[in-house]
Amino acid sequence: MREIFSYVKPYKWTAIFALCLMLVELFVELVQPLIMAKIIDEGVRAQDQGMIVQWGAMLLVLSFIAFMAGVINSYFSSHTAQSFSYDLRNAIFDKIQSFTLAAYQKFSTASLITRLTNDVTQVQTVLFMSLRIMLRAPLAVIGSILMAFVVNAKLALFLVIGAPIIFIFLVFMVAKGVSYFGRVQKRVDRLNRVLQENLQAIRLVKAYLRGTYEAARFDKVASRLKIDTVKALRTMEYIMPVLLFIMNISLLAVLWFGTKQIAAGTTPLGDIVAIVNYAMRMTGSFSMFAFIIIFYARAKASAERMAEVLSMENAVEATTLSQEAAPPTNYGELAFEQVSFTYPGGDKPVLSNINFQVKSGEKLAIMGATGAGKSTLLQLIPRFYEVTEGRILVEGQDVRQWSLQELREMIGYVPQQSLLFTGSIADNVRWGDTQADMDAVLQATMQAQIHAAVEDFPHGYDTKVGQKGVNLSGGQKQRLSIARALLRKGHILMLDDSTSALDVKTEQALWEALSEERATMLVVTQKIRTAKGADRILLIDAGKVVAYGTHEELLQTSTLYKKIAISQQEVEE
Ligand SMILES: Nc1ncnc2c1ncn2[C@@H]1O[C@H](COP(=O)(O)OP(=O)(O)OP(=O)(O)O)[C@@H](O)[C@H]1O
Repeated sequence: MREIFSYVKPYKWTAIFALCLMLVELFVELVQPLIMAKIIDEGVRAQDQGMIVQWGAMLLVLSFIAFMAGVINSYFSSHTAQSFSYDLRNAIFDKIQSFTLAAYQKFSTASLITRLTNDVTQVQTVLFMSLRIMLRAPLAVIGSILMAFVVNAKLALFLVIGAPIIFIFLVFMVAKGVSYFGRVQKRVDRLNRVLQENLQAIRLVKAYLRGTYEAARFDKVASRLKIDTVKALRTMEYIMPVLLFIMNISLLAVLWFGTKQIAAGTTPLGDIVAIVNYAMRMTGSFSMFAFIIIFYARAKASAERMAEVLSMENAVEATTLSQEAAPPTNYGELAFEQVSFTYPGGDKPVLSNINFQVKSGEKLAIMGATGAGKSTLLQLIPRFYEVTEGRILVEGQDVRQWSLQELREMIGYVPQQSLLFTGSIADNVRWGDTQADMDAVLQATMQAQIHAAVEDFPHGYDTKVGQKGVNLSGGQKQRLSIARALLRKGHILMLDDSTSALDVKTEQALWEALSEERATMLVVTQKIRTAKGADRILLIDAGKVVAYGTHEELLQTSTLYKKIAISQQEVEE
């Protein structure tokens, strides 16, 4: 909680100002009973009307001051709370951007979304309440006790007897609340996950007529969320009656002994009225406290979840060596030396002893059965994951010696699944290089063989791409992703099975256009026809290199490669 609240620091002066205003409100609240006591004892009982009017007016003025303080306090409290949540959200978002892929795997996407939205809101609400009313409750309790002692120490004692019991009880309830609400937030994660999966796969849901099944799945997580929330709130509901019970006993004691003191003539009636008034205020503050504790417990659980994200170790950044970078020797040159890799938490290597070299401007085709480790191999180059053994050299230097920024700027990457963002087509291509002008965008789209198709859209490059590019075909999305990577003008271009949805003619035109590229190319493919056009082919099977060479060499040396070629009717049997 403390780590999260450190984000209030930049707004400490507005927060302090809000708190001061709250103290003004509290002060007025606490002196009111004193004035009332005075009016009763010196005005009503002495039948002094002038005195009643004079002190009554004083009460009115004080109430107005308290009202104004409340209004201004509200303004500063909400400014502080909103600014705090804005900064906190940005900090969490930035942290998530710097995550390694291994770190992403630790949290689900839905959970990260909940943490960035719902959890931040929980803490923001509590901050607002703290500045507005939360601190007021305990201060009002302490103030009421002090004032009660000023009025009549003997009777005031009855108000403090229950305090230690109340304190222990509240600490216990907060601990319980944090654990219950932590569970509730996890349920919110699950609900978001089911919803996210459903919306992403909405076509599949319709095609498989799984609407009812999905509705039942959603209903299950929604009802679990309901059950856990009700359970948490029900537990919290005990707070109020217990507090009221203890306070009412104290109040009864005050009345009982107070009446005796009045009868004995040792205490004026005004004192009793004032103390009863303070006791009522304490009760009111405790009720407010009970309400606040529910929010506090929930916010504490949320703060812990956010702190988990903010304190996530970033393995890749940490191992970046600070040593002086050696000058690059060869544009886009790449080498794998004895590289092995096991996924974090995995028990066996996904890649073992991989060795190959790609010279400047060469094209390497990577082939292998599904699950062989092709995508994993590509992902090691920009250091999405760290090699477990061996090293990868880019332009003669270990990837761990490049700064992450330099390394990633050198790479154009087209992932297996084409992803587009909401915005125009031009925006999507320019995502590869936000500084690029329209000429560069056109050059990239022409090379990626998508220019003509874009021109055919009614709004051309300004056509809005729907959510995740739903209004584009699979092949169009793939070519836009390629254009985006080309615009980056990286030294190394990595295409992970990115032409699978293209027809033969378009694909041929694409490879021809790409042959003019200066970049070194790594192309994951299942097609012998594509591999044939590469300078070398790397055939991997279960994470090991089983063949490496040109198409002709592999036909001679690798039976597996030959089998694939025959199955694709690229060579005579
Ligand atoms: N994030 C991950 N965590 C753990 N294991 C993974 C992860 N991603 C992939 N794997 C495993 O690593 C192996 C290689 O996966 P990879 O995606 O590299 O294969 P691929 O050759 O690209 O397959 P495909 O052609 O089907 O895309 C598979 O056994 C897969 O289950």
